[in-house]
Amino acid sequence: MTDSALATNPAPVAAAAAVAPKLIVRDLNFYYGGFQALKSISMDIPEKQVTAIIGPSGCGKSTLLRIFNRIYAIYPKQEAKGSIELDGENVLDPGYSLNRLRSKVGMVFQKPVPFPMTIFENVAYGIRHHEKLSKADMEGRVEQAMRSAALWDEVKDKLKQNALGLSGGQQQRLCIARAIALRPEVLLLDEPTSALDPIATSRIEQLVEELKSQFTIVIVTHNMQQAARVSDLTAFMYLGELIEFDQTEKIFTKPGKKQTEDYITGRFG
Ligand SMILES: Nc1ncnc2c1ncn2[C@@H]1O[C@H](COP(=O)(O)OP(=O)(O)OP(=O)(O)O)[C@@H](O)[C@H]1O
Repeated sequence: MTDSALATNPAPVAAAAAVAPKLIVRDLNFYYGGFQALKSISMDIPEKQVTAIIGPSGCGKSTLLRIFNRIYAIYPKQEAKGSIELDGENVLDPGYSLNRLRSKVGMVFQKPVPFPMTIFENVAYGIRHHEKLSKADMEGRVEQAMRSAALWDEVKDKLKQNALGLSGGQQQRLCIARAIALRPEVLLLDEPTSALDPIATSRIEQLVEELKSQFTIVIVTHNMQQAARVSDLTAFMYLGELIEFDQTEKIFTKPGKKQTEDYITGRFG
């Protein structure tokens, strides 16, 4: 099958789980200036589950993830059309405040980017931007976030040290602590382990499993084994289209589309 034939198959509106959707994406198109990077994406992302987005390089995985918290809004000439409902409100509506959206939808990037400040301040900084807490409440909140990110025991005795002295895996868990300290409802992870060694990667994967009882998680990964290990649902994208979205087990054992099968069996991408 040619590339263009692959790309013209209709994308499904997938509601693969019996769980209530947290994010409802409808007819989402995205443009980098004159280039259309996403084509009519529709999907229901279930609450408190892990949804993985996979597909070959350049298929639009990161673009899709970044729309969920409107990061593109800081760049001129980037535009999203369609809707993404979070608890019934369209977050793409210009009237939906970015501040409110960012407090509900947290994001962790590929490379851990701690701020050049203390370990404690890395987590406290974001909280301060959104809430005014007493010193004791702030300390409690920071500890809780670090515990949830499975980092507390490793850093509790060096909270005043510079975060840049932590290992890569610890830095990434610090970034996760920073995101969850704001008590978001949705957590976006953009290839969160691609800069980490296998042990740090497995720690983060275990953490994702732990966090899903509290958050709706969407993870972009180029690592299919990782998607199979950590996610409940998997979306396969190709050339800006959503080709298939279903239970992870089904995608990896009995995919419904030939191009999904070709990709997961390593025949292209
Ligand atoms: N800032 C930009 N300006 C113009 N085009 C862009 C920009 N960012 C991404 N693109 C294009 O949009 C498409 C989707 O890119 P995106 O980064 O979302 O893909 P991806 O699936 O996340 O890829 P990868 O796995 O390589 O990170 C690609 O064709 C890419 O070249």
